[in-house]
Amino acid sequence: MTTLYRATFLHTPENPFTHADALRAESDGGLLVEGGVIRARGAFADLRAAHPDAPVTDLRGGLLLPGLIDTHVHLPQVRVIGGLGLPLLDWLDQCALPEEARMADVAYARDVARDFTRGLVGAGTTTALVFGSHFAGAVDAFFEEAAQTGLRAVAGLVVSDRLLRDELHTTPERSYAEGKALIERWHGVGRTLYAVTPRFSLSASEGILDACAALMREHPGVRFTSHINENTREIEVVQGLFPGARDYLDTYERAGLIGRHSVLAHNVHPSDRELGVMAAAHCTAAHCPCSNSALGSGFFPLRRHLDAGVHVALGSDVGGGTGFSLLKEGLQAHFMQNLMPGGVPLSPAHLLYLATKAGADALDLPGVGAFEPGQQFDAVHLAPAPGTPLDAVFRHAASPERALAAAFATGTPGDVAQVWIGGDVAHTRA
Ligand SMILES: O=c1[nH]c(=O)c2nc[nH]c2[nH]1
Ligand SMILES: [Zn+2]
Repeated sequence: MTTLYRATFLHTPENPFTHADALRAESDGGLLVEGGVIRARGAFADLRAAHPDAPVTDLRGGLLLPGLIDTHVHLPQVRVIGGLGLPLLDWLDQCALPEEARMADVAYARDVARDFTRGLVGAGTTTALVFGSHFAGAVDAFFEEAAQTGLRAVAGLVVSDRLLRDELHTTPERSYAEGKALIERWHGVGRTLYAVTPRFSLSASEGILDACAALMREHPGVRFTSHINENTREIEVVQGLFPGARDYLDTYERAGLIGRHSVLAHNVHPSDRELGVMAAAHCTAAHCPCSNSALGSGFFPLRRHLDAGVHVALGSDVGGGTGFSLLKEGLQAHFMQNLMPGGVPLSPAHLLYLATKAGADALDLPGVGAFEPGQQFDAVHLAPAPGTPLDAVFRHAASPERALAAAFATGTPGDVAQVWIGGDVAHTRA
């Protein structure tokens, strides 16, 4: 089936941190989509002339953006969003881990997976790197829910064998066996990919990190994700647990877990050595500015990441973060860079890139992240309700770029009118 979408659209097929004019916009644009794939892109009038018989979906009056890509978000934490005012380790003990223990009940986990997936897609997120659950049944339930919704999910079993709660602990042998079975069931099936996911080195022994590395070696193409350098107290504890490690990154590096398919969340307090290794390995730092603010973790040193050549993308980190909206994450990133000494001024192009193409590159998914011919039609239509301030800005904006800036400044999931994944409608505002 072929459809010609008519819209004001923006995308960042190039990286604005390294390319001038990376933001591409069409005020009255056309995207010709066939079988879920973008076949042609340009001015609407040109595409209409070339394809006079294609049915037109008219999306004028809003903004059409590539589907947003969240590179760090926790499945079991949707119902504990809002535990404000605690530092990381206290927040884990008091807010996150008690709820994560409830995921042992598969019926409960299925309900949570529904809340979670709806929250993501309703915010315009079409691809997510998801920290799953410590329970394999809950991870299955999530993959099933993602397959129903159409979400592009990269996710895995979260594994730990110390310092959390007994119910959340496993063993290297069991984590390997359960991970292998999940990979065989889900990796590369439909739109899902598997991510090997030790929670963080604080809760993962060398034995369990070795089991993770075995899964990575035996299943080329699975992704890797974990946390790093989020909180100063956490870093001290990790140093004590790995006395032979050069730094936090080395706890993963020594196990053979750092490479092109590794995404490390936070990295608020990195050393220069760690940044150099991350850049050389082409791995990604998932920057989660709302979480860093809510948990008081610190200011993300974006300038140092960019100078070192480390790839950076955005994550919501629900539920340490405050919601699923990557528009809000973009705004918070902008605020924090504005406020910190030596921060990087972030333009609307940077924010859009961080929320879309940067995530696609992090996850090595060349088929998504922008509106290039040959890419999947993953898209979010922002169309604020008439009478809202964002609607007023959209109607009077001097350029698509100004409208985009306002979408980041004041847009919410309530402004997401429709979401497509692979050409299929995945969400329509009620
Ligand atoms: O922000 C975070 N959320 C978590 O759930 C978590 N677990 C380990 N480290 C973490 N950081
Ligand atoms: Zn996290």
